[in-house]
Amino acid sequence: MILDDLVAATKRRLKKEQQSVSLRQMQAQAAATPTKDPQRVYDRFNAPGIHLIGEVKKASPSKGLIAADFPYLAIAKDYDQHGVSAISVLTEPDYFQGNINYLKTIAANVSVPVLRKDFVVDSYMLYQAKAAGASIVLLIVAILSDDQLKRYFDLANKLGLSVLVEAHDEGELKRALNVGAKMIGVNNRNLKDFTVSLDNSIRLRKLVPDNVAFVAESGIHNRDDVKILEQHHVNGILIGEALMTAPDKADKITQLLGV
Ligand SMILES: O=C(O)c1ccccc1NCC(=O)[C@H](O)[C@H](O)COP(=O)(O)O
Repeated sequence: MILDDLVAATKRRLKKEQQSVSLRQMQAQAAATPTKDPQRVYDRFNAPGIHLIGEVKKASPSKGLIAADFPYLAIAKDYDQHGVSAISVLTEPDYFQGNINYLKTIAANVSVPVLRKDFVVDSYMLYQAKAAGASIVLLIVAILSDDQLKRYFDLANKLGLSVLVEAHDEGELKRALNVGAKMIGVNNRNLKDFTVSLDNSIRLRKLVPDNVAFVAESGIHNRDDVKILEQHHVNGILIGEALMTAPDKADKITQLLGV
């Protein structure tokens, strides 16, 4: 299963990263970075309307290379200037060709909150996210025990990071709600066979209380997809491939949001 490979690769990478910057040094860097108010992100996504998270993603396990030409900062600025509510930056290097330095540069140059999109399996990655200027981190229920989920959720809060807790099915959704998630992402991509269905979000939307922001992730390509999600009272949509492959990103955002 791809998630097992991603977790194993992330753990190998972390060992090397901690040899060059120790946990203590990373904690000091995080402490020296201004702390944000996590509630601001939750309020933004709970406000009326549908809110777009534009993703900066060069490649993925399901699609391979998505953007050979990858001017990540220009892409992020384009998103920022044309109506996204947040920007997701893939920082996983082995399968997504991401980099934490992309996030650092982007966060320093845009006005909207930036999400660290990675496979968090260690508290080190949360300090790293804070130090790089992220406002939001992703915690994926499928790769964490209840104890890890709670510890990372609490630590993220303490660091002033908002948390997008990702679930794929009813069981994971229950665990996300139990931990106190204020923003839940439901992935429409089946990570076993990479098939995508918006029905996953539609089915799980009903199980999430109205005071918890609900973000539909993956496989959203056009205005019709967004309209269906709007009809089901989804608060946010996370879109990668459709934006990354659009030659005119401003135009694509306008089309998606129907403005
Ligand atoms: O995209 C993948 O192939 C993938 C494989 C395994 C784990 C996660 C994966 N994607 C991460 C994401 O959640 C997406 O990048 C994000 O939801 C945007 O999806 P899309 O709009 O379909 O590019």
